[in-house]
Amino acid sequence: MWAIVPLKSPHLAKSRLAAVLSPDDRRAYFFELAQRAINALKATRGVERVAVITADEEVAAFARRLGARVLQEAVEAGTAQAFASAIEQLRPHALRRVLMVAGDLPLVSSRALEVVVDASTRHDVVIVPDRFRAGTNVLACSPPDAIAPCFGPDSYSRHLAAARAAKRTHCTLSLDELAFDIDVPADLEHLRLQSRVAVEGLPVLRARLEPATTAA
Ligand SMILES: Nc1nc2c(ncn2[C@@H]2O[C@H](COP(=O)(O)OP(=O)(O)OP(=O)(O)O)[C@@H](O)[C@H]2O)c(=O)[nH]1
Ligand SMILES: O=C(O)[C@H](O)COP(=O)(O)O
Repeated sequence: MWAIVPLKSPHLAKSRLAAVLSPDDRRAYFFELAQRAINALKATRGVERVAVITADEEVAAFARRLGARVLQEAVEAGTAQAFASAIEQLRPHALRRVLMVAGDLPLVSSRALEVVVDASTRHDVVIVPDRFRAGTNVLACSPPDAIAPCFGPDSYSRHLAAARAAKRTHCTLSLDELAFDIDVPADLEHLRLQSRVAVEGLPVLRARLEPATTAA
């Protein structure tokens, strides 16, 4: 099984946080979250390789430094297209399964990812929705084209419907560490309130989680 992480161009990423984070902080936050995703996946049993799909050269170099395979994205056209393109590019590898993981999950852990990998040995489609059961944060497909990725608004119900329509065995996993993504300022506040260490802004992320390693 390979994992795929889609990463936007840093200057475009996390735009919904523009009201509360400066461009530099948003950029730092984007790389911090991306690094957490890649490192967690590298340490996940059952994941042989991590692939990052991006249109951005700086992100590509960053991902390579972390040991990820980089897949080129011609045009940034959203998460669903990025995953679909990655799966198409990986076709020659004849993978049995792929694990699609958003790059903006602050609590992401190998332990939680291993629960998904394990479930994907028993189900064609494993869906990990966000905490509102609106979007999808992680999707495992066996085989990789079991259903077409349909990330975007309300993707959880659409992934579920796609699995049913394709008569794929499927399950939903609610995992706190994967259900929490950072989209809007309220998510940062939620993270702060959850934190045992009350500090403002980015340090919250660093304090709440294990010590961050420095990006090369
Ligand atoms: N390669 C690629 N990755 C994307 C694209 N759009 C979003 N992503 C990534 O998909 C994951 C989830 O993205 P979103 O929750 O929409 O985050 P975002 O697009 O940075 O946030 P906003 O700018 O606020 O909409 C993150 O890892 C993003 O970097 C895209 O067009 N191409
Ligand atoms: O399917 C999804 O959940 C989207 O790719 C991401 O949605 P978000 O921007 O609400 O996280």
